[in-house]
Amino acid sequence: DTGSAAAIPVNPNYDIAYVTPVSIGTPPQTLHLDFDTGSSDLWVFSSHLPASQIRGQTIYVPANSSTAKLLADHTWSITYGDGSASRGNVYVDNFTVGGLTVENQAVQCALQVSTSFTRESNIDGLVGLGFSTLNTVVPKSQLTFFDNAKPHMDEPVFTADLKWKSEGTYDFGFIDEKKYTGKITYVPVNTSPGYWTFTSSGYAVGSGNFSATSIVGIADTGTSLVYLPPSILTAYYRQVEGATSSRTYGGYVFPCNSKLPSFTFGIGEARITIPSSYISYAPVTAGSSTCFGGLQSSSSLGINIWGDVALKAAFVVFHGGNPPTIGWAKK
Ligand SMILES: CC[C@H](C)[C@H](NC(=O)C[C@H](O)[C@H](CC1CCCCC1)NC(=O)CCNC(=O)[C@H](Cc1ccccc1)NC(=O)N1CCC(N)CC1)C(=O)NCc1cnc(C)nc1N
Repeated sequence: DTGSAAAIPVNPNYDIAYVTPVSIGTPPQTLHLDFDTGSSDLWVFSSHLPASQIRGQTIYVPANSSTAKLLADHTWSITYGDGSASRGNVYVDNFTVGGLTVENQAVQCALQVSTSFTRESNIDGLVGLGFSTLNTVVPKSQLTFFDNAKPHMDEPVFTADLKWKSEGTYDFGFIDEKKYTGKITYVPVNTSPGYWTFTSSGYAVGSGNFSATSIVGIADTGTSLVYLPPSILTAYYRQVEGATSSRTYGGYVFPCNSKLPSFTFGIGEARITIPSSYISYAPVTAGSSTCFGGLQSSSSLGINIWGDVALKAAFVVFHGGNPPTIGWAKK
């Protein structure tokens, strides 16, 4: 089997996240979920939520699905890097993404979501595509959509073709040669942290020379920006007129009309270049002439994160073989 579905930016001006339409249950209920390789819970806004916590999101109503079954006495509770959180109970139901169906997929129903989720009316929940070891369901952890679908897939892969301010795609079970140029460079993945953790071979700022240095980080579709070691940030923002690290805004900011260099990172011998337009991320507040950078420091995170700002510069293959690997190509 294979599947293909759109990755739609939730905000027309800045790519803070992408959502993908999915169908759950019988008759199918369509929700728009944030596919997140940085976590492994599939959870949705549901009819169990208090009305005060729903603001425009579409909810999943298990009672309206003839194929929904409560997973008795199972609960979940998750906290994300940005402090957002949710918790609830668990059903199993039919789950379809772009024509690819998994029966008896664990669908975690929210009974409580934090305010940042309530505020984001275009995200109806998340589909975790990290390793199932990160799943938070107790007493028995549940498998991700990818782990459940893998045995039925033509190939045990999914690919991310995210785009700057436009609609991209997530493909499941096949690699679409039309979506990239040149060749795909695969590197090993360390699965023990539960994320898609790999080592980049170095970086270059603009047209500067390449600095060969191992950067261990995660490929995370659920994170908006790129978070790298402070030394790399200093090297980058040194080239940006008026750039400063702002305590007020919690990161590097610069005058929106400043000229920004591109940023290149290494995947083995291959090179992926993030255009400067992706790095001038967004005004710090609507209409401000001060912009927030798409490259930020990972010093407070304890982990380097290749988020959407990097991923949308490439065609990325999440290969769930034995052992898993991750492939990057230009496009
Ligand atoms: C089982 C837990 C699971 C693995 C969890 N995984 C993650 O946190 C990574 C995961 O990819 C999550 C997935 C997000 C969560 C919020 C909703 C959208 C998806 N990524 C992050 O938390 C990275 C930081 N957040 C972000 O990058 C959010 C994403 C977002 C997008 C749209 C709307 C709301 C939020 N972006 C912003 O806040 N933005 C606003 C500011 C703007 N300048 C950039 C965009 C984890 O590591 N949690 C451990 C953890 C807990 N507590 C903390 C404090 N840190 C932690 N790392």
